[in-house]
Amino acid sequence: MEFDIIVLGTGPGGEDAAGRLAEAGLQVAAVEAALVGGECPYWGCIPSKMMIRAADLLTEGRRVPGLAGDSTVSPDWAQVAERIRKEATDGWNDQVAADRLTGKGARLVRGAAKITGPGEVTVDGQVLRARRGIVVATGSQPAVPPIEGLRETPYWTNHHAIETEKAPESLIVLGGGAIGAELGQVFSRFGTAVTVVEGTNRLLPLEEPEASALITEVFEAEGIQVRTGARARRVSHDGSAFTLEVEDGPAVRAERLLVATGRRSDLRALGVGAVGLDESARSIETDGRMRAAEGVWALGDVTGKGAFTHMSMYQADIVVRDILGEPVHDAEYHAVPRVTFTDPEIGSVGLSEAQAREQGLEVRTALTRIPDSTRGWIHRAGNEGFVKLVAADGVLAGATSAGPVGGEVLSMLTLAVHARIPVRRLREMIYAYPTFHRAVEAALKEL
Ligand SMILES: Cc1cc2nc3c(=O)[nH]c(=O)nc-3n(C[C@H](O)[C@H](O)[C@H](O)COP(=O)(O)OP(=O)(O)OC[C@H]3O[C@@H](n4cnc5c(N)ncnc54)[C@H](O)[C@@H]3O)c2cc1C
Ligand SMILES: NC(=O)c1ccc[n+]([C@@H]2O[C@H](COP(=O)([O-])OP(=O)(O)OC[C@H]3O[C@@H](n4cnc5c(N)ncnc54)[C@H](O)[C@@H]3O)[C@@H](O)[C@H]2O)c1
Repeated sequence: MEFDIIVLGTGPGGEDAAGRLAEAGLQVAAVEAALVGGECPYWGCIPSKMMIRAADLLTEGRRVPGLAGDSTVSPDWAQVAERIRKEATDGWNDQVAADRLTGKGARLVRGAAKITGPGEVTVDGQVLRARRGIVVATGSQPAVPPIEGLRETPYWTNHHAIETEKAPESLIVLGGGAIGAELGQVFSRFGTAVTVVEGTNRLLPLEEPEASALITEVFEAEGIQVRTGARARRVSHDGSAFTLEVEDGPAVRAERLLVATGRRSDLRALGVGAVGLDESARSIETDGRMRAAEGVWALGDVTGKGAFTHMSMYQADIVVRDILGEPVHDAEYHAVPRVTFTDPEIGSVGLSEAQAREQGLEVRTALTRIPDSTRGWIHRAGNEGFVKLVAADGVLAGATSAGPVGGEVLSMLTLAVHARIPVRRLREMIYAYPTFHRAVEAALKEL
């Protein structure tokens, strides 16, 4: 059981790295404790975006009156559940992905891996040795807060929410971040009475305050109860429903409780101390080539640089090139794009205004509302959104694009922040009429 490289975890980045390294002729072992493909295809991005596609279709249908005639929309969760089971996850069976990986020449080892020394990994008592090194790509798990009573209840994590065959009658969503906002809106659009309980004073607290205000307004208009600044005190389950007691406010009762309060990586269980890394840290520190220690690389959620599939794939590419000795650019994080697929979508890149000011930058900002743009006015129903630009030193340091296709409009802003294109040069560009992205031009003019 000796290999050139051992990859721990086969999420999007680990699977990609293991496959490419094996195809390049290295002897590779890929260790996986659950399903090859990781969180994204089975319990994350893909099935959740199928749910969102379905929920958005319902809402578009409901927007017909006044614009195109009459409509009656009858939600049927069974169709969503079936699509997730059949098209996305194969009934949570990873045989196709496992065959794809082994077909590239990697050896798949099933089980939970622990690093037990430099170049040494133990899986269920079996010792694997790596001549060149170890790639840690073990992702993250839901972080369940220490709220009294919670652990004794049958609460949901994203796994249960994605696997459910039925939209519940009522749902408490604990945590108003990306998962809570996306899944809360989905279930609400399928008829579930949803209450989102967020500990900080706004939804999507990592985004611009204008994005939080927009999503709160939309959620409340759709009938979602939003409780912010809400500190959960105790949770109980009486056999049929959950009760969440909240400080400074009435308790919330619902059939289901989804815990969406962030993610964590258990570095102690992974044994990273055996290669000299801090087991009490929240994430693994790396250099620009994703090297964490001699003969150790890390990528994906476990690096704490943004829990996104695109980050995991981006870092995997650097790891593969570094191991193969190919030319490679050091990882950069000044233009990390992220999209929360609520309706409206919240896309953002780089620094928020507050982050830019914290860094001591001399900041200028501008904001254009989508309903005030020509395309937004034409669109009418479901046209909420805005483009906000954060400029410093003559370039964009960050931007937010919220709107019907906010995530797509984000692409040009990501390019601008990534390539540090001067604002003056962006002003010289031609913007197609009447697109949503013309709101970027209006905001640039205001800047
Ligand atoms: C509901 C939801 C929606 C999301 N939507 C999006 C989205 O729209 N866009 C986006 O970019 N990101 C999204 N994400 C985040 C995305 O899924 C993750 O960032 C991505 O999957 C991380 O990839 P990774 O390679 O770090 O590892 P993961 O996908 O977390 O996979 C890690 C793998 O390692 C395995 N593993 C862990 N420990 C061990 C061990 N000791 N031994 C062996 N194997 C181990 C696990 O079983 C797992 O299969 C979403 C996440 C969730 C939960
Ligand atoms: N579209 C996407 O790209 C997408 C979608 C879903 C998830 N993700 C990734 O998955 C990660 C995890 O998602 P998430 O929503 O669990 O985490 P998150 O960090 O985005 O949000 C967690 C939220 O829970 C709140 N919270 C924490 N403890 C709480 C408590 N005790 N009571 C009430 N609120 C509490 C936090 O203030 C925060 O707003 C995200 O950070 C994101 O990187 C990405």
